[in-house]
This record gives sequence, C-alpha cells and structure tokens, in this order.
Amino acid sequence: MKASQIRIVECGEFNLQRGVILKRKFEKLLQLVLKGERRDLSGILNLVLVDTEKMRELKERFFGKRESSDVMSFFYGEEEDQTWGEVIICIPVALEQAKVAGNSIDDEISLLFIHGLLHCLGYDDQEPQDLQVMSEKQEHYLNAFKKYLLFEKLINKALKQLDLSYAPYSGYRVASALLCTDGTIVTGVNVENASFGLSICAERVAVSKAVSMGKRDFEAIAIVSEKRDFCYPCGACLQVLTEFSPGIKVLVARSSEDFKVLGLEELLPHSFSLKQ
Ligand SMILES: O=c1ccn([C@H]2C[C@H](O)[C@@H](CO)O2)c(=O)[nH]1
Ligand SMILES: [Zn+2]
Repeated sequence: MKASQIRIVECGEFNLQRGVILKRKFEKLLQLVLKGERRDLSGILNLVLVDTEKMRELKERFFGKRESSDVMSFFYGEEEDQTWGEVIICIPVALEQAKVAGNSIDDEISLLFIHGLLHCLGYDDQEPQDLQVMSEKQEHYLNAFKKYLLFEKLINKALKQLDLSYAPYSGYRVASALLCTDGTIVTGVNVENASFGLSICAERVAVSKAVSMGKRDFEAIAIVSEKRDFCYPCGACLQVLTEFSPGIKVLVARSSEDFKVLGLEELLPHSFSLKQ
C-alpha cells in the first residue's frame, strides 16, 4: 500500500507558533484516519492554511456566501497518485475557537483537519444523527493520535537513555521508559555484572525504580536496544510487569516511528499467579 502524502500550502497572513503544523505529524494523522476508515488513497492531500480574508473569498467563490468558516474541504477523486483532496483551515478562526473551547492549538487544528478529512471521505454533518457520527469519529481519531504522540515521546525518552546502559559483557545496550498512570515517566537501563547471572534487564530496573518512588500503576513501557532491533521483554520482566499492571501496553521500538504495541495477554498469556 502506497502512503498518502500531505502538501502544506500557506496562503495569507497569520501567526502560528513553529511546530504546530508539521508535515510528518499530519501525515501520521492522515494515515491513522485512512487506516481506521479502511480507505486506501495514494497521492496527495493538500493542507491549505489560510487567513480570514482568504477563507471568506473561497467561501464566496465555492458556496456563494461571503462568510468566515473554520474548515472547508474538497474531494477530487481516487485516481492513483493524484491530488485527491484538499483540507482548508482558517488559522485565525482556529486560534479563536481553541481559546473558547479551552483546547490546545494543536488539538484544535488536528480536530479541524480530521473534520475536513472525514468530509473528504464522504461524511456529512447536516442532519443531527450524521453530526453525531462525525463528532464521535473526530474524538476517536484525535484520542488515537494523541496516544500515538505520547508513545513516540516515551520511545524518545528511552532512546536518550541508551548511553547509560552498563553492558560490558553482552555489548547489548537496552533502555526502557515506563509511563505511570499519573503521567510520570521512569526510565531504566540494563545493568550487567561480572557474575553474569546477576545482570538485570532495563525493564525491571524501571519498574523497581518506579515502585520505590511509590508508583505501582503503569500504562505503557517502551523498550529499545542499541542494535535497533525489536527487543521483546524476557519472561522474567513480563512476570514482573504482570504483578503491577496486567493491562500495560508494551512498546517494542526500532525507532520512535517504527514500533509495535503489544499486550501482556499475548506476550505472557499464562502468567504465574498465587490467586486461584
Ligand atoms: O528485554 C530485554 C532483553 C535483554 N536485556 C538485557 C539483559 C542483558 O544485559 C543484555 C543481553 O541479554 O540485554 C534487557 O535489558 N531487556
Ligand atoms: Zn528481562
């Protein structure tokens, strides 16, 4: 499957802090929505950022009404490798709406992008029940996207710790980053010993650190190795993770963009338990 790409077009004058509109980020969001909607569109989607005046002009040209709007989109068709659609976001309106709704600017623009994209894919919001479907989908995709960004951050934290690994015997450096349910991230590295059997894995180091800080509930753990392979936790670490958080998500990562999300139910389906 060929991935859809985004072309960012800026048109007009507005003030947007750097990093809000990153091509790579929006391509991920696009990919997430297309996958969720089981649509396979290759080619380009234009993301057009406009000011209020430009939006009014476009609204008049295409809908005969000179009025401002937050987002507008067009679908051109499914021919391969063509520009298949366009999502136009009015940045000043988005900034204002973010303020009113108490959303972050990133979230507001992501929401508008998802909204426009869903229109491109055929969704409508004229009738209340259609609007309901669209709103639910928007929320679902925004949450999935935020989770993805959080996972990316967790993996980056782990990658930064690799240098601290003490692995002179195996030469296999591992680092982990454990996300606690209170939002804290606790890291770990493998610590080896001349008496080989005393070595401890990066995952158990992170869990022990966290527990000794009073944290016992974990949402996710990212594991990376210097070799940039998928480093799956060993059985001992899986058993230790099960002790505290059977629902934890295990992220095995080759990079912050290439990772798998696994559950303990598939990694250790029959864990040991004293409870019968
Ligand atoms: O998930 C794993 C797998 C291995 N290791 C460490 C243990 C040892 O120090 C080295 C080689 O096995 O890698 C970890 O830290 N985590
Ligand atoms: Zn282990």
